Amino acid sequence: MTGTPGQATVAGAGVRADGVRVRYGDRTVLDGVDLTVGRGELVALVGRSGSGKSTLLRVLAGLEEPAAGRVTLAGAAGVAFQEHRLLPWRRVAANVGLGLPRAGRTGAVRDALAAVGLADRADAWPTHLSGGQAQRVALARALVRRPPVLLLDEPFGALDALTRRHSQDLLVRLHARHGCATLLVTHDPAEAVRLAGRVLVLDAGRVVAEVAADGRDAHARVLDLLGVHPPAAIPGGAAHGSGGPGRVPAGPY
Ligand SMILES: Nc1ncnc2c1ncn2[C@@H]1O[C@H](COP(=O)(O)OP(=O)(O)OP(=O)(O)O)[C@@H](O)[C@H]1O
Repeated sequence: MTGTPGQATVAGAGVRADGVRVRYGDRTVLDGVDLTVGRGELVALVGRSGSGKSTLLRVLAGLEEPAAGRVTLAGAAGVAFQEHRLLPWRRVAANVGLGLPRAGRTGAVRDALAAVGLADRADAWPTHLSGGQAQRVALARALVRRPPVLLLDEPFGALDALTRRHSQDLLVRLHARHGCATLLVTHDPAEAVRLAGRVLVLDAGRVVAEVAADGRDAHARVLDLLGVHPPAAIPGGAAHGSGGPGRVPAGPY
């Protein structure tokens, strides 16, 4: 253990950021971010709205240049976002196989779609899919090259609660099977604690804390770090929020 928030203890980094800085005009959005995601790890990144989570993910994905600092990946990353970003004029299989070399493409696409439970929708148009199915196709597209690194920005944020739960379970299974270093940006502390091994907290452009997700009271700890405090208990009454491993309603963070 290095004792530094964000630094994995496992040997061999899948993702590594050292001193990453991003400025927009005179605003510093990332202020020296250090983090490591080890091979085979699933790490969640939480933070208040505007703390820089999506910016960091874009920098890690190589979609944006940092003003300073360094990003090292074990190889090309698979990426998925809150919006599925499928091309509506291409069928599902063509979306998944976009940019793959012709040799082996059919088999790779078939395997990726089977892995997300959509082998029978290869010929469908994206507009004919449900939101959850489209997001699973986006996951298949992210995984089709068997990347060593998976970067996910709120991939389940737009889904209804039940579909979200199924999709979360699917991610855990896919992660266990592929073992890619996975960084999951999420607004949802309950999702972070349920899916990840470690939860990193981003605040004002820095990783300020790390919580072991299997630790006692991990959910409450993450909420606390986000500045969300439980309301006074309602005697004899049910709390108005639920669904997470805490007593605390999920609020807007
Ligand atoms: N292209 C841009 N130009 C200028 N400012 C930007 C740009 N992209 C993001 N920002 C600003 O940078 C800050 C961080 O944005 P970012 O989207 O990374 O936050 P976030 O933590 O992902 O927020 P949310 O949880 O609301 O999605 C915000 O204040 C945002 O307004």
